[in-house]
Amino acid sequence: MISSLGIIGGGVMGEALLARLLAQGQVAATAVTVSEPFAARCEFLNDRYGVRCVDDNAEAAQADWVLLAIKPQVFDPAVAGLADLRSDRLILSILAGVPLAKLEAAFPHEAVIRAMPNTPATVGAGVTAIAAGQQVTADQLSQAQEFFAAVGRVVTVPESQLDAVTGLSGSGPGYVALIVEALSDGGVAAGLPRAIATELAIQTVRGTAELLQETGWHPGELKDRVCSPGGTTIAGVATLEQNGLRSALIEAVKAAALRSQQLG
Ligand SMILES: NC(=O)C1=CN([C@@H]2O[C@H](COP(=O)(O)OP(=O)(O)OC[C@H]3O[C@@H](n4cnc5c(N)ncnc54)[C@H](O)[C@@H]3O)[C@@H](O)[C@H]2O)C=CC1
Ligand SMILES: O=C(O)[C@@H]1CCC=N1
Repeated sequence: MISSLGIIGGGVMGEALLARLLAQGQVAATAVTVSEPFAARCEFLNDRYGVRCVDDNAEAAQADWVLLAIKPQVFDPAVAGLADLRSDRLILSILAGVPLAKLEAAFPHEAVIRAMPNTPATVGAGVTAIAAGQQVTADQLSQAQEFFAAVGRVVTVPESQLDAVTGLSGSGPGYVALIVEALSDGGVAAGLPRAIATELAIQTVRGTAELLQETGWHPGELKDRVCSPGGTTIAGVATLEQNGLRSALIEAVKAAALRSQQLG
């Protein structure tokens, strides 16, 4: 159980983590302070989750655990003056691109974890990669793993891999949403009503992911199992190859990883 949690930035990811941590009983609402400059957003978080929401990062940063959930672009002003408030907190950052070196320079006396979750965290189906800073103990690392396990799977990676993680699983829900939308468009183009097309597209992506996860099959093996000789799937696959689906996705992950590096 987390004794006290401060969340700096009550946006999409701050709320996703907050909601799941509360639902899982990892922290009590009375032990959470969110700092968020938008008054309407603060009111919403307070009404919905019963947490204290303030417009003062220093108040949230008094907690034992501090989650940084602001945009990388506002990192410097958002953390200014927070370092000297305490010297024994566990600082968790989910900021894209911001390296441990920069986080540790901002919180020089403390244990800092850099993490990259993703939006399926909202429904507990996320995946988070974490990398530990120099002052993190084995105990703190396992506490951080438990923290992010509240929103899905957790992998621990060397920090050098976190920009690539961001390009793949951090940004990936955006790519998959585009794929689902496009599959639904294809269904509509082929004559399906929109609602049915979207339901089929979502369940096909979900079912395929579950099948791969449960069987451990190589994705190529699954593709081969779906493709009947001279059948429909190979006709579709050939069209995707002609239109560069694979290289488009490879380039997307590389571009997002590069952007993550630039944000740091
Ligand atoms: N959205 C996503 O899918 C993911 C985002 N991230 C990272 O999570 C972080 C937050 O992203 P989102 O939640 O999507 O952004 P967001 O824009 O929804 O939330 C950021 C919140 O910070 C508040 N804020 C702005 N300036 C502030 C300040 N000086 N002090 C305190 N709060 C301030 C904003 O009002 C906003 O509510 C980013 O660093 C992003 O790289 C990581 C993984 C996935
Ligand atoms: O687009 C972004 O910068 C953030 C980081 C990963 C997902 N969303």
